[in-house]
Amino acid sequence: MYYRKPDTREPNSSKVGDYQVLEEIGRGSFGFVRKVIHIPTNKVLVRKEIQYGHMNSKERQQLISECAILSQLKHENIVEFYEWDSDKDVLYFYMEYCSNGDLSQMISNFKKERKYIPEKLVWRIMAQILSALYRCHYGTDLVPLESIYDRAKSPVKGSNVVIHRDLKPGNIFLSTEKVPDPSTASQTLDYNTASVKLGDFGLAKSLGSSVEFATTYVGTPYYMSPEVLMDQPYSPLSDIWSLGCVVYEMCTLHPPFQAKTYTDLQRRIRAGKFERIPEYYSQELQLVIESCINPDLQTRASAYSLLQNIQLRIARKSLQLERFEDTLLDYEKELMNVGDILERQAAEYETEMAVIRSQYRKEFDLTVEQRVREILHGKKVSGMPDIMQGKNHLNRPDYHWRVKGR
Ligand SMILES: Nc1ncnc2c1ncn2[C@@H]1O[C@H](COP(=O)(O)OP(=O)(O)OP(=O)(O)O)[C@@H](O)[C@H]1O
Repeated sequence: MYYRKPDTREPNSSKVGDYQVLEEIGRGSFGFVRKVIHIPTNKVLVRKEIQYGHMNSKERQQLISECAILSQLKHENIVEFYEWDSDKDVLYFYMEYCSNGDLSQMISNFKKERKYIPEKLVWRIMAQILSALYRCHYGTDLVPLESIYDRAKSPVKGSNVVIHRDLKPGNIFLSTEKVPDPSTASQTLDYNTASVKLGDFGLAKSLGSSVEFATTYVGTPYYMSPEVLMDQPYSPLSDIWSLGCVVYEMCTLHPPFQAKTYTDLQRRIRAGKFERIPEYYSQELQLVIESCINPDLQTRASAYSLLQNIQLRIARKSLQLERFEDTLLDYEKELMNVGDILERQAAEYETEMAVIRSQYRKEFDLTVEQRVREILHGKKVSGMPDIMQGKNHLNRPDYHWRVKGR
């Protein structure tokens, strides 16, 4: 890894100099987001800037511990956090740059084209968000599926529980490793192969255990769970409510609860009643959404229970197979590279051998010529030249004497 490991100390040493600042890509509630280049590795990253001059030391400490949480969250479906730094009153967070937009852009693209998002794609995206949430809520990675009939083992209630607290389409990024084919007219992202990255854990809070709850909430009202709206402590299940709202929005292209006033929105969310998703989608998907957007915390689905759903298992298995195929393709490319290298080396070897052979040939001819002259001049022949005594000679001449008539 090229990057310094993030640490949990109060930031004091400056790393700002390692970065070249490029354009601003957005502005969130905490400050600017800019594209930067990490000069030593030439890699494009994102820098989130948070003004912290006005914060007291307790608040700063809280922010620093957030950095520690972010640095531990290494998962293929979570935006990678590289390091943090400070400069006077500004905290800088350096993270992975997701260049292919987010789910809110994808939803508006489908809305513009007046098309439904295919159901298979909805399950695929949901499976990836759930893999990331599983990692956050249970502090451990999901075990890969052997077959779609595998049931995930019941997770142990662990430490390092992280609640996202601000799950919304704008915080779910899309990324692709595949470079679009310049020969094709369409340069748009193929959503069917894109992978999902959960970002903006700036508001996440690590809890000592899953039964402890955080009591402060900053979030986006459309996706906010009723318990949070009612100022009650919240748990990982609040993320599941928000996930239900996100999946609902992928199907209907609008959030499940909308209102002109905050009070009305609050009333609707607390009632938890929403229209069915379009008939285009299966009843199974509708039921999964209902199990998430459920005001009753006792019966609301968890990341673990959702992952038992057969459609989500199928989506996970097909994602695993895609990754396997990618790995095989990478191996194939590597083998082809090795083949090219070997061929080049063989050609170089042949050229070198040809040069050496011709040098020997000259040397041999000269030596023979010299001995012949010596004999002609009546000199005593001291012995065989080195080259004829088997020293330094080529392994085998590439010609054979054929003696006629024997
Ligand atoms: N890792 C990233 N890669 C690419 N773009 C990003 C990344 N993180 C944030 N952005 C973009 O930067 C902009 C601001 O993001 P930020 O998360 O600060 O605020 P927000 O999510 O828009 O709002 P809020 O702060 O209220 O959650 C958004 O347009 C977002 O898409």
